[in-house]
Amino acid sequence: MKIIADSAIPFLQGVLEPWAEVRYLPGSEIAPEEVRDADALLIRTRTRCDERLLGGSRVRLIATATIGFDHIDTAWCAAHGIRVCTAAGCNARGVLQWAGAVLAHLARTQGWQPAGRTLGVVGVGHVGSLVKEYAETWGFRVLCCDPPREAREHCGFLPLEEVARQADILTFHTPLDDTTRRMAGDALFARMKPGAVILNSSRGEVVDGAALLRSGLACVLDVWEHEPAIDRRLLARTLLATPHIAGYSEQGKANATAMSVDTLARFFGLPLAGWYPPQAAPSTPRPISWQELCTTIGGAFDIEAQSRSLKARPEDFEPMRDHYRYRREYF
Ligand SMILES: O=C(O)[C@H](O)[C@H](O)COP(=O)(O)O
Repeated sequence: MKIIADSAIPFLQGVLEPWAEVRYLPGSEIAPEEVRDADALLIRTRTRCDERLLGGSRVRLIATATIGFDHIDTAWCAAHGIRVCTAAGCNARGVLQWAGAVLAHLARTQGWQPAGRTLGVVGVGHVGSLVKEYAETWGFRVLCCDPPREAREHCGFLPLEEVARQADILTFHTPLDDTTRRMAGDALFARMKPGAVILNSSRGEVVDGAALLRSGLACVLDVWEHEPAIDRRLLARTLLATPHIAGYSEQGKANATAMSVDTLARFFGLPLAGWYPPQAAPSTPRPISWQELCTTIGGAFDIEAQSRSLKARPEDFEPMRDHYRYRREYF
């Protein structure tokens, strides 16, 4: 069996080798000629999986060590018998930590307390649910929007326009698909309070960057249209900017690798089910008060320093991701 794996997936080297020939390549360099005789791909967001890459190959399984899957043409894969598995929820606590760092920064620099703020959460899956849960304990009034969940579960979520209208802070946690691409554009921004802040840690294409610039709204961005070639005018306008590292916690990465290995193990019958990287301790979730968050988050994740680095060297967007020191999850 031959597996092509992204060389930037941590904790993976040596794990699959007893059962497979594993070839490691940078994600953006995984090419049709490498893939042709592979049985499985273990990838990240940097490998576009479509007919161009996969056509004529013998690939039967793609495991992506990410929660997002917009880099995979899932319809083409389904039509050609290729199973696609994601690492759903793997880095939700890492993104929660990013959101906590942003909220603590905004509270300090804008001089407010959560009790007086309405937080709109768009997309209430693994990440949005956690953000909602913690933000409520921190004292925010939280309004949620998730049309697919609302249709299924009737959980009292509101339409996007209504959440946007009431929000002081609007944070996006949706997957990128045809229903969410550019869901935040001119019409939505026009409904928002002039002092509202947009947070995006989902996918850059969920927010229309040109419309965001036109709106004059403040924003904090982790994800960008056309990464890594990000819009410098938008970058200059952000209150904080990070290079798509919101989910880059040590545990998030370990979870992603473990889930991908588990996927391969189950599919090919390898005795690796339940494996977890021995170098990484799984996170031990706990509640954290707003006061504790505000006094500890800077030591765990200096988002302001990260933002200064990106603003100073936007051309290093991808190297900053490649050499990122994964943060520890502590709540
Ligand atoms: O989809 C995800 O899981 C996140 O966007 C993740 O942070 C992307 O990770 P990468 O492809 O850089 O490993």
